[in-house]
Amino acid sequence: MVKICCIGAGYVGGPTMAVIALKCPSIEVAVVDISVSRISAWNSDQLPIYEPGLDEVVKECRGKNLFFSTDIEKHVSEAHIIFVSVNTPTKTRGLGAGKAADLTYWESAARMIADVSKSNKIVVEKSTVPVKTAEAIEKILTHNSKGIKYQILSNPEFLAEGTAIQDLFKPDRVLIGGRETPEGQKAIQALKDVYAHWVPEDRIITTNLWSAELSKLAANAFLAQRISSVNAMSALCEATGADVSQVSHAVGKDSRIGPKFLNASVGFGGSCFQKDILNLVYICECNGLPEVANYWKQVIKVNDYQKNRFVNRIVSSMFNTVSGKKIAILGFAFKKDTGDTRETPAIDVCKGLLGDNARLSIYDPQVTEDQIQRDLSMNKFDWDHPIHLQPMSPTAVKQVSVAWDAYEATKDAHCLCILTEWDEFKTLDYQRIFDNMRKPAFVFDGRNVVNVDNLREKGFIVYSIGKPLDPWLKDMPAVA
Ligand SMILES: NC(=O)C1=CN([C@@H]2O[C@H](COP(=O)(O)OP(=O)(O)OC[C@H]3O[C@@H](n4cnc5c(N)ncnc54)[C@H](O)[C@@H]3O)[C@@H](O)[C@H]2O)C=CC1
Ligand SMILES: O=C(O)[C@H]1O[C@H](OP(=O)(O)OP(=O)(O)OC[C@H]2O[C@@H](n3ccc(=O)[nH]c3=O)[C@H](O)[C@@H]2O)[C@H](O)[C@@H](O)[C@@H]1O
Repeated sequence: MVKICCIGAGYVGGPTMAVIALKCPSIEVAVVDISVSRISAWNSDQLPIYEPGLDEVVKECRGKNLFFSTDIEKHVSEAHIIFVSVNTPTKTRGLGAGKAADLTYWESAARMIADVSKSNKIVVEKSTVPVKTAEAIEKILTHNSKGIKYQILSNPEFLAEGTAIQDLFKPDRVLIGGRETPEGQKAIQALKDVYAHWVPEDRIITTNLWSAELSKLAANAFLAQRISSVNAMSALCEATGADVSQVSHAVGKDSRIGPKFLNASVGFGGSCFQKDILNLVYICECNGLPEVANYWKQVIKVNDYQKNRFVNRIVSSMFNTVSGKKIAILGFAFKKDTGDTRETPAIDVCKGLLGDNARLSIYDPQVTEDQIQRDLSMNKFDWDHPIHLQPMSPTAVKQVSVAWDAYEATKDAHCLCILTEWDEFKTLDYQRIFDNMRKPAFVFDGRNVVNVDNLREKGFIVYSIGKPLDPWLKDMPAVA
């Protein structure tokens, strides 16, 4: 029986391995992690991550050919194929701080593989890593090899949170990079055989190692660039009276551009776009390509601009101060259908409002109070380290309270801000909300989910990203 072990039971390792186990009953899959609490949760009824469809897949396979364990050494030593799906956060200190990927967790995983292995292994990079990481990993493994042979493959993951199971069931493509030697090609074939259980052959692309590593960074950079492009347009729409949804629709109709990923927003979030672009920027700089580095840096600058612009809109519309005012925040996760808050634009918006002394009442259907308090008190990039290395009990931010529903959050509030596009925010009883809010009552929609005309009829003053401005806002400065 082929045995697979995945090091790292996070948002990628957990769902990816669960789907491999489901689709390949003849393969035994073990997912291991240093975090005891995470593994316990994977073995319980309350999985550590919220992802539509994941519960069913895990329930189907757990205990049969899918196992979650902290016994890393046992499973690594027994496996034929080892996926490494550990954190690769942005470095916070030393060379490349603020940009380069921190490969501490990757390196320790590689050293552990070298320590415990007793047979030949295929080691698969699942984490997103800088180009040429495979070379470094190869060196660690071969210098400690005791005669054991390792083949390194790059098999980056393209799933998006909230749709992970569907993305894994029907991937646009599976990318496998390996050495162009006979042994490298044999390893590629072994991994291809795993995916071939459910992925059509023409969707499995094979390349050399460096192309695979770079393609992952490139794909995320292109996706984020689309959002920054449409967000840059949203500012121009507000200045000119154009409507960004109409512009996106018209632009996206061009089959060369396509309609997806053109929704203007308060900014993109998530654990990867910013981290991976910073990483790309660093690699360009290291390779003597400052113009290329600056080009990609701009994608992040526009994203920061968009978040600042949103905060400034709120403050300037509300008589230039939100000090002491109750502001309802609807949605804290970085997108709908996930409880993940890593790099969510809500953190920057909330911190911006807290900086002006606002009182925040936050509601998100999937994010806990503890998580919100952590996020608002943690330092930049601390969030992307294994849980046990994150600050234990951050001091609660006093001006922040967490509400059980949107109605409680908005009661007596001066304004409400929509920061995540949860479906339930489309169908709230906005009349009831209006009646219970302070007047004038403002809505700042950072996700374009509300019907602007409808809300204006009810008496709200409404700002929606990239939409023609409410007369109230027209003469107010909104420059970041
Ligand atoms: N979250 C996402 O949607 C996607 C993430 N990625 C990439 O996948 C990688 C993992 O991301 P996530 O799953 O989101 O991270 P995560 O933080 O959810 O999971 C990583 C896990 O690795 C564990 N870990 C760290 N060092 C370890 C070690 N030496 N031994 C055993 N376990 C160890 C941590 O305890 C943690 O549970 C990153 O490189 C990320 O860029 C790629 C595609 C999508
Ligand atoms: O490497 C990764 O981690 C993953 O990053 C993204 O996936 P994810 O971050 O989970 O979610 P997305 O759907 O890409 O959304 C990212 C952010 O962009 C925002 N967004 C997305 C689309 C859009 O049109 N407008 C917009 O503002 C979302 O609200 C969210 O904050 C990519 O879509 C995945 O392919 C990739 O594997």
